[in-house]
Amino acid sequence: MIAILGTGKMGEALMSGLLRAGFKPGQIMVTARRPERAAALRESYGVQVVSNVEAAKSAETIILTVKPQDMAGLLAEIGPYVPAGRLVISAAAGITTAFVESRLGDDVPVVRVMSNTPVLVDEAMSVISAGAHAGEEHLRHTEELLNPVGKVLRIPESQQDAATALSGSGPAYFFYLVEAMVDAGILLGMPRAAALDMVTQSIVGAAIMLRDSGEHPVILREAVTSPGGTTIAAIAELERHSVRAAFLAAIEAARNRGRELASG
Ligand SMILES: NC(=O)C1=CN([C@@H]2O[C@H](COP(=O)(O)OP(=O)(O)OC[C@H]3O[C@@H](n4cnc5c(N)ncnc54)[C@H](OP(=O)(O)O)[C@@H]3O)[C@@H](O)[C@H]2O)C=CC1
Ligand SMILES: O=C(O)[C@@H]1CCC=N1
Repeated sequence: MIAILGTGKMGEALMSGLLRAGFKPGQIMVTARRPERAAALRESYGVQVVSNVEAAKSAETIILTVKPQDMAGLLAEIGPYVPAGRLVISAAAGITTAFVESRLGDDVPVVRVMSNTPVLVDEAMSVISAGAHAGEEHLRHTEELLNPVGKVLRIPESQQDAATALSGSGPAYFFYLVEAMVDAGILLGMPRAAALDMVTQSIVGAAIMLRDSGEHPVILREAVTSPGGTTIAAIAELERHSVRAAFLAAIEAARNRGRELASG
């Protein structure tokens, strides 16, 4: 039995991934704070909706998907009820395994995960790190849960905040880029729907080339950039506006914000 505690956007995305991967609704428990949310999850997926304490007492694997700011409250509620040896997986930005461990017994293994919303289409990037009481079997079990919904990478926990900034938030940067490019299409007089189609197909094609060709992104970009042509005219403007520096600063800011989150 797997329990997902705090089933909002990420919790629901992970739950739907588990169902697509072959878990039966009867093997999944979820918790929610609002009764209408609980009813919607029960109706849409047929999963069991239970209290946090009930989930903590009975599930073999407990996945925590509340916001970082709600983690201390949730752990205070379930801490006394999580039996020794049960695996707790924390999916919250910024929250360290030490933070979770200090609120559970010494014999509760904790794995930290940072995934992202493409879990909804089985294309997530999930990075995982073991806490002090978690070992190979717990990492392997976490990988088994996450492999069906995308790619999984083990990283040192010291890199988790950086990974959160890169791949956890990553999809948002690409959606933002698409918005900006569609606006550019509008500026050039293109109908919005056509501009969105062109940009979406370009980003999908570029992403698949990047993933499947094994080529470095610089090589792929150079192949598009003809001497004296259109692409270099655009890139000259991007450089003039320090877009690369803006990405470096933005992702560093996201990393720093992640570090602040555990303290509320
Ligand atoms: N969104 C994303 O792209 C990503 C998010 N994350 C991480 O996932 C976590 C969840 O984010 P997200 O799904 O966006 O946030 P949501 O607010 O959508 O989900 C959190 C859910 O937890 C519920 N909740 C809060 N406290 C409790 C409680 N004590 N008992 C039961 N339910 C509770 C909230 O209820 P209510 O609806 O009443 O507020 C909400 O539905 C965060 O820690 C975030 O850092 C990680 C990677 C990507
Ligand atoms: O914005 C956030 O805090 C969460 C963590 C990673 C993606 N979304």
